[in-house]
Amino acid sequence: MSAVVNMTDVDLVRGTKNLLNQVSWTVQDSERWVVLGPNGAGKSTLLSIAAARLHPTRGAVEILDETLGRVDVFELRPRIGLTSAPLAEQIPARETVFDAVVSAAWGVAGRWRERYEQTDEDRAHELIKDWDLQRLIDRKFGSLSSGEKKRVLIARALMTDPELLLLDEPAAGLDVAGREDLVERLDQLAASENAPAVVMVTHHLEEVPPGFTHALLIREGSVVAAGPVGEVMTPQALSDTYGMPLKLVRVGKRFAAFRQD
Ligand SMILES: Nc1ncnc2c1ncn2[C@@H]1O[C@H](COP(=O)(O)OP(=O)(O)OP(=O)(O)O)[C@@H](O)[C@H]1O
Repeated sequence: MSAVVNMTDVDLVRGTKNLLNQVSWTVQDSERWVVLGPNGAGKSTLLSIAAARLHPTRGAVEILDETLGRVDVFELRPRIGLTSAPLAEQIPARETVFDAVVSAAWGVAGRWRERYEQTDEDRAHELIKDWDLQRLIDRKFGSLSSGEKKRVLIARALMTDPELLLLDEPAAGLDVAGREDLVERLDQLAASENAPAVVMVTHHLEEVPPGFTHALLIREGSVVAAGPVGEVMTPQALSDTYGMPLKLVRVGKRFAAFRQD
């Protein structure tokens, strides 16, 4: 077991505000984490640091055995798969599904004159098959449904065979069937032997795949609780995180939360 993310006493300051406050967090390669917290808690900020796209104001961050501030982030980023709404917006609407996936090999959003190796094209085909996108392979990204776009984005994030996969609200905007389909796929990914370490940010407890092992709860930039799902996902910790008394419902290995009357 080795740490893929190791943050120590991380602060992220913008103006007079601490977006992150003394965050210490370690993700091991075998772990699958969910990050939960209210709007504006700092979830995306935390993920951006783990993705080597943002530097902390104070504190130490190690990602895949490299220290932020001492590593060339352009060499580190291909080792990290990331999906987020801002990244999705960078993909041109006219890009085909195949190009949206294969172009991650060059780290570009929008295929132009790059030359792709046969191994890149084979990898893209494999991912397109794994994520059930074959019938959409020539379709324009902009013409896809939300659920189809989410699958393309995850396939794209896996293109470089990353050691760390970061998913920022991958199920946002999906209907119940789309959400359940994605949760099952993420669960399968989490269970697969060759899978990278995964960190997923979400707003909804129903979206936590059953195979996810750890949870980090964050409020106003500070960690409320972090550790194994069974220990961290308690009504008290969730109530503290969201500032509202919450009832936690478990259905098998799935969760849902409601206001406590
Ligand atoms: N560049 C910036 N300057 C000042 N404040 C910022 C900046 N970027 C983000 N923030 C603020 O930092 C806080 C945390 O933002 P972040 O996007 O990380 O939260 P989040 O938990 O992902 O929220 P949400 O669930 O709504 O997506 C928010 O209050 C946001 O307005």
